[in-house]
Amino acid sequence: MSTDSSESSCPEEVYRSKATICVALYSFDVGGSERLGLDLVKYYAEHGANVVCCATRRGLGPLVSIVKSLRIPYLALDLENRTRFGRALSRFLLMRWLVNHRVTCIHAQHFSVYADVHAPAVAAGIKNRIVTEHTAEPLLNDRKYAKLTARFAHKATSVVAINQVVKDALCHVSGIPASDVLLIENGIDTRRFTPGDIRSSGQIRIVWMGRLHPDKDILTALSAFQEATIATNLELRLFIVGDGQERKKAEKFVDINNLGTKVVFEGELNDPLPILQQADFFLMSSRTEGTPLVILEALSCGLPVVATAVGGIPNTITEEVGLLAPAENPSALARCILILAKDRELRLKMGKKAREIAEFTFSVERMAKTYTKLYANLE
Ligand SMILES: CC(=O)N[C@H]1[C@@H](OP(=O)(O)OP(=O)(O)OC[C@H]2O[C@@H](n3ccc(=O)[nH]c3=O)[C@H](O)[C@@H]2O)O[C@H](CO)[C@@H](O)[C@@H]1O
Ligand SMILES: O=P([O-])([O-])O[C@@H]1[C@@H](O)[C@H](O)[C@@H](O)[C@H](O)[C@@H]1O
Repeated sequence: MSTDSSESSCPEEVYRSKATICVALYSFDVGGSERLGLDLVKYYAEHGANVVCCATRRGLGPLVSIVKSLRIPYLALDLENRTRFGRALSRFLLMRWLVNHRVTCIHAQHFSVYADVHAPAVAAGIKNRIVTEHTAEPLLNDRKYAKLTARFAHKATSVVAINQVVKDALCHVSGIPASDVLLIENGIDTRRFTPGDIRSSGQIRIVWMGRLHPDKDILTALSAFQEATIATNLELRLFIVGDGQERKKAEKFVDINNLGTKVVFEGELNDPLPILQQADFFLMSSRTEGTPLVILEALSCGLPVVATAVGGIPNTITEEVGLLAPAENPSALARCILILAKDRELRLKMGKKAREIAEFTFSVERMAKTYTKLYANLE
């Protein structure tokens, strides 16, 4: 197998054929692999393909509204919350559901999801079994996840990594040769995530967005923001979009440091587009990442990005479109925030380039067409 992410004509025969694609997600909660899987579902459905969607780990979450509005058959197994017997029964029901929908190709997002769908898919006679891995961290630091990946990497018919860091980790833990792992870069809806009107002056609006999970290190973002506000008279504002277990800690930090007038907690937003379109730049503080969709969405909205240099971020955020700092280093992140806050011309120059790069490299069309070729190759 070879690496292929080129733009070429779409193999429409997949859409015209009797093939039915099942995109298997981790959950219907807000998350990167879920958004990406659902963007693929939407693209295939809009291009006339037969498509169904399931989530294996959790029950129904907010993103189920997307499949409902597209009138696409869906199933949530909630395996995390079931007994051993319940899990076995759910897998049997999944096999029946795959057979009933005449699924010919299954595409799992994450190896944990592939492990859930492998046996039901084989029992349902599905020969095309694809898995995309989104993150290197559990492969390298979670022995159970690494073991599961090594076991199932040889059972899937195609293995895809979203960037080189993930690909290296996959090959390392599974022993599969690099030539057998495809690299397909993430894409987002660049026709929807477009720049807003250029704003004149006044406040500098910074947006941080993501699951409030320890990996995202919101406290480093807040400490950096606080340092930056002390060092300048500019009116900086930080908008935090997303929810999760770290929210209480973050709110406490804001209270203790009297940042209440400068930091706004937006909570989880169904549609983060308006807030991105009103921003001056984007901030990310993660300890670990794949190629985060939030960064691609920010670039697509013409925003420069200040981020930590982890995972696939340094390959995406070059000096043309943003500034990088080491992880868990609030002072270094604060210096980057100040550089962009003080220099409007630089923000505009980087923002223009950001939009160009997003359109050219990170469109959902480019990603979906590449995956479609993969499904077609296996027909
Ligand atoms: C820690 C880690 O390894 N994360 C990976 C995970 O994504 P992870 O879930 O960590 O985060 P991402 O930034 O990729 O995606 C978050 C998604 O949720 C959306 N959102 C967020 C908050 C909100 O309130 N509303 C909302 O809609 C964002 O617009 C975005 O589309 O899978 C991605 C997909 O390959 C990877 O590239 C990420 O690096
Ligand atoms: O387990 P959790 O934190 O709810 O969330 C999941 C992450 O573990 C996973 O890495 C990510 O790709 C998924 O999109 C999902 O959101």
